[in-house]
Amino acid sequence: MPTKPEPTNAAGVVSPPLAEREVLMDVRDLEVHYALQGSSLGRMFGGGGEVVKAVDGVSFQLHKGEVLGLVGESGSGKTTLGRALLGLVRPTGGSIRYRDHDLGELSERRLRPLRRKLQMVFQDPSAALNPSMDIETAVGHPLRIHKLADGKAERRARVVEALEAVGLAPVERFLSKYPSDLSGGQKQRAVMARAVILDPELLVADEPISMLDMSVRAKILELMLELKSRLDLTYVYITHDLATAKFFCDRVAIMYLGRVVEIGPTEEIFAAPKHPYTKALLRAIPEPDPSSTVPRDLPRGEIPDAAAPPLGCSFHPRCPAAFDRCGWENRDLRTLLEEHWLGLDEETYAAERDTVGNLEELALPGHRAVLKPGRGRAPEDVAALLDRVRTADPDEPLWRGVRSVEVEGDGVVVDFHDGEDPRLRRADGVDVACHLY
Ligand SMILES: Nc1ncnc2c1ncn2[C@@H]1O[C@H](COP(=O)(O)OP(=O)(O)OP(=O)(O)O)[C@@H](O)[C@H]1O
Repeated sequence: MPTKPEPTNAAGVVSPPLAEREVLMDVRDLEVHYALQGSSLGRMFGGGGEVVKAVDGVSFQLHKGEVLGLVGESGSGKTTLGRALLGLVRPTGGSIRYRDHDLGELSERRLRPLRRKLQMVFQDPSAALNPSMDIETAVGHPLRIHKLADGKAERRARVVEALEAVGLAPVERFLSKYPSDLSGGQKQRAVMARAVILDPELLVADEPISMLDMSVRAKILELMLELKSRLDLTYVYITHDLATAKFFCDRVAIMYLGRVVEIGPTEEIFAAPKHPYTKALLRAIPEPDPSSTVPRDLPRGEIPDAAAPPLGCSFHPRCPAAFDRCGWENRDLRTLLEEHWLGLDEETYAAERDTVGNLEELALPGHRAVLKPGRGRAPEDVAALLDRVRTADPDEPLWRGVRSVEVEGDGVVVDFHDGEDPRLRRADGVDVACHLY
């Protein structure tokens, strides 16, 4: 990646530090929850459907001229948050203030004129451009929609200006071309031209380079930085890829299951990541040097189901540093037993599996697991099995969350410490949501 230039404004003057710049957007306790109708879990509780908390209690300020990265695995809520910032998705809670407007409160009619100031660049430039529109029509289309150009000549002049700004030159060659005549990088430039032709203030770029050839990725990011200083833009850059975020962003917000778990200046986050999830993501950045021995593992396990997130800290089931307060629960014990059984030979597995009865009872959230013995087995056998599992891997973080294991009546009760949901707190120049800080 090339070196990032010093941030300058349209006049080429070095920009003041972030904290001193004007606040463009103020996001407070933002929630975007989707109700899923008719799910099996919902029916089990006899109520409506499940709720997916795509964005859940997110707060931050976006300063004019900054590049804020939203980084996280698939399903962490980056796109939903980005779309909410543009008024494309309605919040179900909290607020998004853009200048004097609360985007969540505005009617569709009053949102429309603001939308030209808030633009999105999508991942796939081929899907973003209508294959039957030539580039002049496509790039000029927003001017028609917002009735912003006086006649064809003015529209053409603005299209020419936008194409020049994104480096599609000589412009005359591109005006009559169709998307299929352009390379991936050229298409993304045309998409950028269509976004900037409306003179926006904020661009939300959702993985803008991930579908492009490696060879043009850096060039598109450089173009975006150039446009930013020339046109006084502010960016929200959505990506899975921390390597480009490091180059491109002033600040980075790390998202996990709808929450921001760490946010701060890019240098701080990369030099001294705090949240165990951020640490794991950074370790997973591919090393350019193939002989490097830096571990590249992502956190163990998969990102959990957003419709039934873990109790306490959502990251606790995958966290190597989790301890008693992090929210250990019945479902974690079930996962642990299943993982333990994966490592056994068939005979030992069969014997151990028969020791415990129905594991389905551990499927629901809760801090008190009751394990019943299988047919012909006693509760003491279950307790002995749990003891063996613990001895086999005493460092497994789940055990830090267990308050007691007791034989009670005809079963074994595993009692977990109550968990707490960590909120963002200031720690050494960043904000982090983790009980370690
Ligand atoms: N319209 C919708 N209805 C129901 N659930 C949704 C909807 N849109 C998103 N979700 C859910 O919200 C969560 C967050 O999705 P989102 O696309 O914002 O994540 P993301 O981090 O952008 O993922 P990706 O990197 O894969 O695009 C996911 O669990 C997703 O399935």
